[in-house]
Amino acid sequence: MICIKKVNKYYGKTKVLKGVDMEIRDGEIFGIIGHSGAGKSTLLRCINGLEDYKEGSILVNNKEIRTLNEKQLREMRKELGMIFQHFSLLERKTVFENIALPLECFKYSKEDINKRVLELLDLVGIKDKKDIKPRNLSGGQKQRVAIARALALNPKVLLCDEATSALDPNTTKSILALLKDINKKLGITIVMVTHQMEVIKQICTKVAIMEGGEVLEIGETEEIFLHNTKALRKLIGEDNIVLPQGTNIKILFPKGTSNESLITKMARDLDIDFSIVFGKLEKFRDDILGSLIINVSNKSGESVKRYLDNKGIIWEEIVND
Ligand SMILES: Nc1ncnc2c1ncn2[C@@H]1O[C@H](COP(=O)(O)OP(=O)(O)OP(=O)(O)O)[C@@H](O)[C@H]1O
Repeated sequence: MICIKKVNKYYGKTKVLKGVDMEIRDGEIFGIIGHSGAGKSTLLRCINGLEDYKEGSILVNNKEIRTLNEKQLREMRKELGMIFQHFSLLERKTVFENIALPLECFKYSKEDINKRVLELLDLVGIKDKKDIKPRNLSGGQKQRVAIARALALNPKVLLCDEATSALDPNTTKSILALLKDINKKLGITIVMVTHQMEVIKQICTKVAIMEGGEVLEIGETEEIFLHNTKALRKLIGEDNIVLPQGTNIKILFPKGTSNESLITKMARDLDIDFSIVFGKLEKFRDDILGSLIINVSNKSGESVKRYLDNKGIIWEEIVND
């Protein structure tokens, strides 16, 4: 469990993390999304003690990171594997040697290293590449090596800093599938820092949206997308999607529901006109979720809300501000 409370972090006089609160539970795939400069990487680096924070608390498995000395930090980092956008592999070493590095650092025997590296190569699906140098690998294969190396010491948590940002869409998909598989097989907690919405949609069970050093919103990924929350709309630049006049009502279609005829039937039943402002279907892992924003006159607004309530439909009014 990673428990972050009221963390403030400064670079010089600039405050780059502002009262960050977050709880990441064991076994979750937790996404942290935001534009460049939001503070995502800084937060990740505070979690594994690469950066200091002066105010607030970060507990990893009940240990306050700020209070650990170098030796304790080294021990703690065994539990926190990390991968990066640009893989950070040693070019002069082979794939095998790269993966073996953390095990050598912690003085594992040759025999144990051999056994563990072969296991890891198998887990990430690059057994045939073991004697190759990184420059002869594709980006996706390099990230697989980095993942294997990060898992070498059996960490409880895998921190991923823009791990798929340098990869093409298909390779991104395959790396995300691998991470999901690792999460399932090993029960490892995964924290994904990203600016790519696809990453969040494809594998994250929870998400925190950050901006300017602050957490704007945290919740179940599905809920945040289904409700198309203000923070999410801001992030994807759909903030001004509603019409300035009348009443804008968002109708939600959670998974497994089909309300296609609902709107036209409602318009007939209530004898009102409506405009469709925005509609979308989103693919989430294995489900499709939908939402539709309609605009009706202020006069009809109340009867529409009552109608939807009576039919048990989830809706919310979107107020332009
Ligand atoms: N070592 C540093 N010294 C001074 N300022 C820094 C340092 N590292 C980051 N910053 C500043 O801290 C803020 C947060 O940066 P951070 O890298 O955490 O953001 P981010 O959300 O991860 O964005 P990106 O994806 O672009 O890295 C930015 O304004 C950045 O300029």
